[in-house]
Amino acid sequence: MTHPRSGFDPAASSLAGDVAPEVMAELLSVRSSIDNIDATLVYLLAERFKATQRVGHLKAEHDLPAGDPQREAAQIARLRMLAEEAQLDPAFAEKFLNFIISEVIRHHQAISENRKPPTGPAADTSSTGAAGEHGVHD
Ligand SMILES: O=C(O)C(=O)C[C@]1(C(=O)O)C=C[C@@H](O)C=C1
Repeated sequence: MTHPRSGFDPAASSLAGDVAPEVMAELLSVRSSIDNIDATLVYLLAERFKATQRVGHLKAEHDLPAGDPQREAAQIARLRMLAEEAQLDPAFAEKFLNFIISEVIRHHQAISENRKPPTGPAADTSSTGAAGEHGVHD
């Protein structure tokens, strides 16, 4: 059944017709767990980005660099250890963290750029009397 609000059809599959009904039933049952896990991943990531957004503003306010390589090295070493404990491929855990962190660093840089007073001829507001805008946050 398609979910009325999201339009998501948990039974959507290119395999229908090629699979015995009992195999399909088992597949759909496992997929329902996968859907719950994916939903929590989205919420977890949203929460992580909310936290890193605060870090981004803090760093921009205090003119701190977006990246912190020593912190990243410590995070990666820890996550690799946790991954091994959890029987997750540590190389995958490292790649995944690096992927997220590179996005966070892009966000930090955007926050910092948006705070900077504009420069160059287009930024000359003296003729319009407009006040130079500071502190524009995303
Ligand atoms: O903790 C920080 O300083 C952050 O900016 C957050 C974060 C992360 O996403 O965990 C991102 C960039 C840094 O290089 C280190 C860690």
